[in-house]
Amino acid sequence: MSKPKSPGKPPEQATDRLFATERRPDDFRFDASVARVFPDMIRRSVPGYTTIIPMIEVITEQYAQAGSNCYDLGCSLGASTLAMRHGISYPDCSLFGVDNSSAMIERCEHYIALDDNPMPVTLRCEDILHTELSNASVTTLNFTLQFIAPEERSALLTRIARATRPGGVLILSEKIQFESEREQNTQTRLHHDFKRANGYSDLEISQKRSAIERVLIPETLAAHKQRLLDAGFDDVMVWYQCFNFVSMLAIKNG
Ligand SMILES: C[S@@+](CC[C@H](N)C(=O)[O-])C[C@H]1O[C@@H](n2cnc3c(N)ncnc32)[C@H](O)[C@@H]1O
Ligand SMILES: O=C(O)C(=O)C[C@]1(C(=O)O)C=C[C@@H](O)C=C1
Repeated sequence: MSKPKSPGKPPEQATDRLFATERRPDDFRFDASVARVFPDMIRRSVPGYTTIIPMIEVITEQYAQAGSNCYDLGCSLGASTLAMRHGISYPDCSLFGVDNSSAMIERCEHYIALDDNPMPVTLRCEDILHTELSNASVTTLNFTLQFIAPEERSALLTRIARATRPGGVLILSEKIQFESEREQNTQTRLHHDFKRANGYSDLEISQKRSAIERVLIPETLAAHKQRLLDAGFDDVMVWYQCFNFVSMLAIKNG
């Protein structure tokens, strides 16, 4: 599933109204109905998403190395993959987008084909826990690790760190948990205010909250930093935060 045959029509995109009417309290899944509204959903739900995506291009430009592999793990529709593609200036780099949702990968192919950058992108419909990783310079987990079972996270990050070349990086964006209950309440309220300002109703906010409760498990910044260091990265820094959403840069010494 690498290069587009023909770009075709852009996939039809819709406004996210998935939680607008009362529904059965099922766990959130990245299925076809979510894939169809995903660009609208993530932009209106994640404070800072529209800043983080272009910065992934800037960071990739700094850290991509000649002859290396770059990975976007949990690529969804390829927003972060395309940012990486635009940041890579070496024609001998290889870029991979991996996601285990076939609905996402099918649509992602179209978005990749519509983008005019010539660098080939290989899409893999696979579990990131088992996907092959090697010779990496830039790896991105943009709001993906939070959906991996907490007990699986260390092994995945260790595999990424081992696959990363000296001087390479992992860009890790996550919804986080706070140590203090007061801060947790304040940041959560501000996040919900952000969603309300983007047109989500109280019903949408509360139904989405219940749907993601058991599948999106946030952790503290301290837990993330320590685990990245234990996994084999040498330096970890937060380069972006808006309310309870952060993006970190984990660097392997050159
Ligand atoms: C919030 S979305 C990522 C957004 C995307 N990186 C972006 O910047 O637009 C999380 C994605 O991770 C994928 N995902 C979750 N668990 C996965 C796993 N074990 N293997 C592969 N993909 C996974 C989901 O299918 C979903 O598309
Ligand atoms: O935390 C929330 O309320 C969200 O909607 C966040 C979030 C995410 O961080 O990935 C959850 C699911 C969708 O992928 C879009 C946004």
